[in-house]
Amino acid sequence: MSIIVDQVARRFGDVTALHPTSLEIRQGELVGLLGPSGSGKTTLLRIIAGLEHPTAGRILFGDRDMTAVHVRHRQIGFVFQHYALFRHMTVFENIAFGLRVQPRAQRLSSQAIAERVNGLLDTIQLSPLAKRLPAQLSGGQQQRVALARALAVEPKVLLMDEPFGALDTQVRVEMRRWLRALHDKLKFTCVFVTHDQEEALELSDRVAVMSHGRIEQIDTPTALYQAPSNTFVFNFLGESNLFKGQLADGLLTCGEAYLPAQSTTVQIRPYDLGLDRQPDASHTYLPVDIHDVVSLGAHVRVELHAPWLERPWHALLPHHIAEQQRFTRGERVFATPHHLFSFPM
Ligand SMILES: Nc1ncnc2c1ncn2[C@@H]1O[C@H](COP(=O)(O)OP(=O)(O)OP(=O)(O)O)[C@@H](O)[C@H]1O
Repeated sequence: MSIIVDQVARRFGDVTALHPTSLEIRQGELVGLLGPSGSGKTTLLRIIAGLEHPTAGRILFGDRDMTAVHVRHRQIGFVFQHYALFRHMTVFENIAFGLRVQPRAQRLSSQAIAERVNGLLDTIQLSPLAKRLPAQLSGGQQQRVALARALAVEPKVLLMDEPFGALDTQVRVEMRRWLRALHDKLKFTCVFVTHDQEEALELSDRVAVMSHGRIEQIDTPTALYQAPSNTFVFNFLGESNLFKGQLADGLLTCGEAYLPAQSTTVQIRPYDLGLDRQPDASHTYLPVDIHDVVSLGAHVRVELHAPWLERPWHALLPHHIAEQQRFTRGERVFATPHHLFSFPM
């Protein structure tokens, strides 16, 4: 079931939570809504769900206008940050719940319910724990049960609000790989909210980056990284080093430093910065002093200072490169950007 958000807006009194926004989510697509706190992610998700009414615009599922359809009749599965399982029910009964409360005419037989629940228990790899109560499960296991419960009624659309927000980092990472694999298998249409860049990029087919009630860009994770459409998206997706200067004849200069550029401000990702003991033979001259070298597991983070820099730069070097180069504090080196970004200011 595809979802069409057509010029949807939402105001709360004087606050515009969502400016007129349009978006099309394809059938079977997994779309992440990513943005800082207050950017309108939850408002958009709640409007798609029917938990909130838009001030303007329409929501369509396929070609059916759902704007006036009650949440109960939208055939949506929900997963929230706090799993909110029924504490007095076993895992099995939690998953079966939505099927047992369906109107009699639509309700499956007990045997068909058991088959579906057992199938889901198998999918979420929790069959041996079917008889346990939620309190006897880990956070990650509880969230898998919450997901199975949402999927049991075979919803047309699955909506998730910070589904892994309450879990610790390692479990979060495992959960998103698991959810990605589950989605590849079951292909439900899914929209989820997160403020975690890594989570959005790893899990989504496309990510909508939001700010101040607008979608700044919606694209595949790769396209967002390679071609961010503005400074907000670029900065929100990761750290960067800033170089500001005077532009003349395709050369951007600040103090003794210069590099070829087309605008007066360029930004460089830490992993796009190489360091050498000799200056580059081309038109780049970026002398910097090593201020700190910190090992971060697979990478080494090098802090760089220079009189021509407003703020220190950082380079992120793969461990084997750092091992070869063996930079030490206080050493003078030369930075070489492998890739530059520039945005109209
Ligand atoms: N019921 C409400 N009444 C008044 N203002 C609201 C209401 N709900 C949301 N807002 C405002 O609308 C804006 C967007 O809120 P929303 O919850 O959609 O943001 P969000 O991106 O989901 O943030 P977070 O990550 O903190 O949950 C915020 O400025 C918020 O204060």
